[in-house]
Amino acid sequence: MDQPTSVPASSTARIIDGKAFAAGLRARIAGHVTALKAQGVTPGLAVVLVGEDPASEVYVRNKGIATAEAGMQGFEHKLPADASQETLLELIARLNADPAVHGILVQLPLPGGLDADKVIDAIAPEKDVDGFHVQNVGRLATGMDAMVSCTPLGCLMMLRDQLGDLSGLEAVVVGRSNIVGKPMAQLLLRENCTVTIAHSRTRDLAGVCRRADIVVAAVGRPRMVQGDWIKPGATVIDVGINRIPAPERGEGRVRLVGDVDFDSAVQVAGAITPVPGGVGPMTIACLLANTVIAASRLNGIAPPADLAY
Ligand SMILES: Nc1nc(=O)c2c([nH]1)NC[C@@H]1CN(c3ccc(C(=O)N[C@@H](CCC(=O)O)C(=O)O)cc3)C=[N+]21
Repeated sequence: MDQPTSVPASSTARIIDGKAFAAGLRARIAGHVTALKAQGVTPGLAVVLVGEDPASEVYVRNKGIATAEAGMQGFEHKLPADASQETLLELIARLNADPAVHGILVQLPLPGGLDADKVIDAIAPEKDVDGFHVQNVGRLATGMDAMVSCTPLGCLMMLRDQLGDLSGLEAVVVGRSNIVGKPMAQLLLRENCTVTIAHSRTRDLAGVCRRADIVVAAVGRPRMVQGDWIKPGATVIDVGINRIPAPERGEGRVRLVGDVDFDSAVQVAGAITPVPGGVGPMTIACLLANTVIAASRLNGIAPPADLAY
């Protein structure tokens, strides 16, 4: 590529259209689903929702729609907020044994009283399309074929699309969660980046971020990463989805913002993902991709090469 590696601070970043990228990925996935169906396999995704959090319900519904659009089967299981651990584990055992189900996702966080670690541990690793099971975490870390957590996978796809080869780049991941920060760091390491995992206790977080060619913000603090934390020309991936009050939209209204202060960062970065319309849509598309991968492997079929990361 003959693009400059950095751009003047006065220029405005390219805005990465995660929604369009995800639509393209989903179209490819739909093609793979057609091919699997021709071999007698209809990929099936089971989503388990415990309790009645309205945001979770919207998200679960969106997953159902995306699943159907890709030609897959969706199975939705809703349990009441006071469901017992035993009931939930029984459901998971049934889904593990169901040959029509290739992917199992238990929406997190779970209501109090339920032990998420035990629940994740009960999911058959081959059907763990979230990539949260220790077996998949360990497989990713040791370079084996794994189910990879959807959000980091989506971020990596966008980074590769923007930057091509990531070898030798300085990547700073802000946030150390098991679902985003840690697997993101593993993926970037596998791409030969020099990876730093920073977090709320990191000394001189701004200075650490300023070294980075790639910043992935996944701390869950609205607009924490400021424009002056960004090296001119860097690629910024904003994983945060924070609902903040938006009185300008009317009494009691909210809006979504990321973990990056978009308005200042867009002045400095080379490329940046918006919120909404960045990482979020890619997470759902990668969930479908993982379901196709799981359905293939469970049936002794090689997963589509363009989905394997
Ligand atoms: N086991 C499990 N796996 C998950 O992957 C998981 C989970 N639990 N619990 C909840 C979080 C959240 N999450 C989102 C995915 C897509 C959007 C998304 O598509 N967001 C849109 C906007 C949606 C809106 O307007 O509210 C966007 O960013 O453009 C949001 C949130 C997956 N999660």
